Amino acid sequence: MTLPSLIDLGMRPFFQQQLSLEELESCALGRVVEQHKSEVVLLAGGEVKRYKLPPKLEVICVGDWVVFNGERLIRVLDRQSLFQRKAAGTARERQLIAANIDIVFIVSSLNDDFSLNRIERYLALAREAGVEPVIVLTKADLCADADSIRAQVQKLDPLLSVHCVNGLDSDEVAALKPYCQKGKTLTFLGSSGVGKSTLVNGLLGTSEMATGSIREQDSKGRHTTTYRAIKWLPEGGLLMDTPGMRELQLSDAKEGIKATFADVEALASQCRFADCGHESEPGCAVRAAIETGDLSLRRLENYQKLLREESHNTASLAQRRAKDRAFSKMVNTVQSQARRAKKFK
Ligand SMILES: Nc1nc2c(ncn2[C@@H]2O[C@H](COP(=O)(O)OP(=O)(O)OP(=O)(O)O)[C@@H](O)[C@H]2O)c(=O)[nH]1
Ligand SMILES: [Zn+2]
Repeated sequence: MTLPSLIDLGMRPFFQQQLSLEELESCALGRVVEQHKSEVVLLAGGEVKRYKLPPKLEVICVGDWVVFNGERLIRVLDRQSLFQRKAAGTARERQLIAANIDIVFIVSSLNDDFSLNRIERYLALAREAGVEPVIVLTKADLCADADSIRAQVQKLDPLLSVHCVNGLDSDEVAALKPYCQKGKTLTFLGSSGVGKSTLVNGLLGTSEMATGSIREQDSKGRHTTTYRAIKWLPEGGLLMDTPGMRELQLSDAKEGIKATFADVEALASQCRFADCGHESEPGCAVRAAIETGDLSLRRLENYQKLLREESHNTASLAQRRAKDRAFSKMVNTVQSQARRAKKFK
């Protein structure tokens, strides 16, 4: 494919409206398709641009929309969604993984490996990032009761899109194509071996875009470049595949967990005691729902487990950060003592 237009890349009013009049007149927009330690690569409607990252702009990642003026990067536009590892509280220590993703396919296989708990964990990550999840249950050909498992997943959230597919059958994978239209940015989440690459291959088909390569013009004429992190789907969607997606953790993800377990949260708000532990307290609406079968014990326990894990991760990150600060203070003190000692030699 030749260089995609801004619309192909996912430009929409949410981003456009952030530009000031002055920026509209003098600047241009580009989307980050590759990020290196000190350099980013942008596709900017008809051009490929490479920029050294100014120190102030280091908080940038694949998928970001940026404003540039000639040879200068100006700023990153507000994001519609963001997957990140909050390595610690400060912006500098955050690890951004992928920005402005529209849809995440949460992939789980229907064989022995199937786990509602794991799907809930991925849902919490998707909700925390602000990305619409679509559940894809693979290996339907290896499962005798795919429909009943699918119903269990649907029960997690009646509004959730859930698909059962045999990833090796292109006709079945075609059910996912409506999500992959022009201007949409997609990504995948799921454990190793569940069939993510198989789905990607199925969606890519045999088109030349499959390699993520685009033709660009340079001084020597046309040549083809491949971007590792992105692939164009035949329907026009943009598939982002950054290795960081595999390392996502539940830290600072309370909102995502709450959104995923909105039903449990709603019940808990009806408990007699505001700090109800949902154990044996009188007037516990959560336990009552478990007794009537409206809520499963599994779901309550997973909700509590994910919250514990989240606060443990968040606390240990805060601790590590404090330790790092103490360490660098110590290093600074030693260094300045050494410098002073040298001066007086
Ligand atoms: N029978 C059957 N096999 C499948 C299906 N989807 C994937 N497989 C097989 O499962 C194995 C793992 O699939 P991959 O697509 O490599 O899984 P992955 O999620 O990309 O794995 P990682 O690269 O480790 O993250 C391969 O041997 C696939 O052929 C399916 O729907 N049915
Ligand atoms: Zn309670």
